[in-house]
Amino acid sequence: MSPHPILPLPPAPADDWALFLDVDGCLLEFADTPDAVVVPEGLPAILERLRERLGGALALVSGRGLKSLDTIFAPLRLTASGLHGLERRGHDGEVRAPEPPPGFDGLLDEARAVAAAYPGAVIEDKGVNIGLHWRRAPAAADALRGFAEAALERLPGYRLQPGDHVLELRPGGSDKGTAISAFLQEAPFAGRRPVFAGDDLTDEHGFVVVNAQEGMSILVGDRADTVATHALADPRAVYAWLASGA
Ligand SMILES: O=P(O)(O)OC[C@H]1O[C@H](O[C@H]2O[C@H](CO)[C@@H](O)[C@H](O)[C@H]2O)[C@H](O)[C@@H](O)[C@@H]1O
Repeated sequence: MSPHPILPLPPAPADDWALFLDVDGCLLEFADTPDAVVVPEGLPAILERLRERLGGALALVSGRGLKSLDTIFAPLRLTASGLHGLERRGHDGEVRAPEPPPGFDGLLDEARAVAAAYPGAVIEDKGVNIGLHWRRAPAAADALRGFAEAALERLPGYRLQPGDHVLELRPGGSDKGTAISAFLQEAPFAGRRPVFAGDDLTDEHGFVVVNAQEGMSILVGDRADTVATHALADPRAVYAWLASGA
């Protein structure tokens, strides 16, 4: 992918940063299914070195759940927010995570039954969230959307979260911006310059927060509708940028 037409490249990571990193489409290339992603060789070591250099002030801020992040980056267990801000594991290792409402398993089975008619469609069990994916089954998009809209009526406090070839059923009340704000009130993030890199619309909430604190927001890709201050072309460019500071 070519660099963004307007936004400048970010400088190399600096010692006084609090660094927040989105995962899919930023650290990792997209894959056909959530489980098929590949962590580039060398990336875990780069993240570890950077975390050390920043005094621990590095966190993943993802739409994935913490369990999925830990599986992907094992044996690394990073400070992280999952489920678009709903879950958070601070530097102290303490986890804050909501519980699914009663009867949620039944809804998951109903979603699987809808997806079964479209080979390639994937239902992702994310605990309190359900991800309805159609990357390998574009014809499933309307049926999955229809299911999600109808399910909302049975889920007080839930809303729909659009993503890249995915729609999620999720509780409201948090986003990547609230997660970054919470980290920034705690050691070792507090008092540092916040920097957040991400590719998706959900990352814009985080961009707003770091911009408001004289930080730096880095769009991965060339999407036009962004408040980001800087840009990198793709996950390969993100890898090279992180490596330059590790
Ligand atoms: O906030 P992120 O870390 O970028 O996570 C966003 C979603 O990423 C995953 O789905 C996306 O990536 C999959 C693997 O490349 C791809 O198959 C899917 O089409 C994408 O939407 C993850 O599965 C979701 O739970 C995250 O919300």
